Amino acid sequence: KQSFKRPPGPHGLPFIGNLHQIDQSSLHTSLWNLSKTYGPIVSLRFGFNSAVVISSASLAKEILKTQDLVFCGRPLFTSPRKTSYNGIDLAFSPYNQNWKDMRKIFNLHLFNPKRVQSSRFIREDELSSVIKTLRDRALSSQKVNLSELMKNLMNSIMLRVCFGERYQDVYEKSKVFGLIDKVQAHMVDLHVSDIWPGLPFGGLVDRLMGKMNRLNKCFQDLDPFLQQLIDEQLIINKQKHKSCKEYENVIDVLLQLAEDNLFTLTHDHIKALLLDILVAGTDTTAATVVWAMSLLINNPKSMNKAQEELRNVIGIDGKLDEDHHLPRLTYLKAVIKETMRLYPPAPLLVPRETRKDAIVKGYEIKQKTLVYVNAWAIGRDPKSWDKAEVFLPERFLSESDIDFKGYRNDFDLIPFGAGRRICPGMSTGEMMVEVLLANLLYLFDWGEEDIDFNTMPGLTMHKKNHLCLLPQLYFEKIVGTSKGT
Ligand code: HEM
Repeated sequence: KQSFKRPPGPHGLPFIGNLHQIDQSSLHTSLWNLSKTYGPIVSLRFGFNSAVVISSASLAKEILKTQDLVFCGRPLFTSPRKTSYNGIDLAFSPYNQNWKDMRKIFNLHLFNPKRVQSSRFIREDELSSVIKTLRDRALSSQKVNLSELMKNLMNSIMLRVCFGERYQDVYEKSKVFGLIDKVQAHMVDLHVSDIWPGLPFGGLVDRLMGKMNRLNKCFQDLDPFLQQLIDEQLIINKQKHKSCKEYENVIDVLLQLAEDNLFTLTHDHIKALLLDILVAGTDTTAATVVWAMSLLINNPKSMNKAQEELRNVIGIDGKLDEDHHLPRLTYLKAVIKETMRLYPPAPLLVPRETRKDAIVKGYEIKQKTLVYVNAWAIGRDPKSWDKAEVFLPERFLSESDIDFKGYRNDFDLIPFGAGRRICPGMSTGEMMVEVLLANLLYLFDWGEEDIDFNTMPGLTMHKKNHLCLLPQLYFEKIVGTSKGT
């Protein structure tokens, strides 16, 4: 039998492997630096776990397309195991029938184009109250914390999409937001028993460190909260007339699917899917808007071009219309692509796990190896990009066939991943970023500011220091807000 070598990588120490050589506070840049020494495929050990890091477009294609079937597993560590109800959700499910069902439910029933369109009134309503806040701040010459504002806006939109009109009260809403934040923090918190699986007393150490307690406490807050929402919806559905044509929220759709018995869909499945949407669909979008605004403030010429385009397309004293205006905002779309090239909100995508042994570039990768595809490194690779470190949306005006999908030959831009596990919220996320940015740029001018680009570790890569800016009214009257909203 032919023998293959492991991919190159730094020598590790017994027991801890390469943990001491990795900066956990900026994992993507730390792994990027290693790829500069060892090449586009690097082998590492995190405790007892083998890992590989992929840092070139051609190898990303090999992993996410050619050998996708081997690389489309997900590791299931202690915390996500708990919050995904034992991997029966979509994001953390192993590649199996459950994953296929959840994916179908997500694409066909929850986020199909018709449903995304029908939730437009929610986006417009929530946006109008943000615009009002911005307008008030502009009139009183006060800065606004855009990082917080965008995060709360996305949370509010997704909460209404998932649960309907139940969370209008500011205090109740902030309690739910706090809960989502906690779940997100847990999802990236590794336990001793994850790093050294099989180690005697690993679980005990986690208990002594209080990790299990904190995780269980979070789950005990979360589970009854989600269950109560399901129970309430069941009561509402009983009272509702079948032919009632009002907007159906996510719980509603999922309960109907469960009743139809087409899929195995227990209440735990429903709770796990709801969490996926709230966790995966809010922060990523908000973070992209904040990075885009930061880059535009730093590049006033691009800011002017984007605003000019918007004000030409929408006209004076108008209002953004998703259907009519978005397809015509070519420069804005280029700005968003360029933002995601330089600041992908999930710089290492979501880690994969090999389902079988594989050979990549002549190297052997064993089954159950953790796989990190470094979208950050690929987005800044001089082999893929001219002037890779420069913010230049114009590059996408001439190369408009490079899209986010990573389907074609271009795996140079993969902020949504690729292959079977590609983000199922891609078009929703893309559209939301466009709508939010378009409103910020069309209605307001933004003062100059010194912007830092430090990143914060976490499930989503946020700007470490909040983006605080001074909005200035561009139009004297803001349609929609000045008319009494
Ligand atoms: C700018 C916005 C977004 C970005 C950058 C983003 C990015 C990603 C990435 C990189 C992955 C992993 C893909 C892979 O493994 O190849 C992913 C998965 C996922 N995303 Fe998104 N996402 C965004 C918005 C959304 C939205 C709006 C939703 C929900 C409505 C969503 C739901 C999910 C789910 C459920 C998965 C797991 C899919 C699976 O494992 O099969 N995302 N996303």
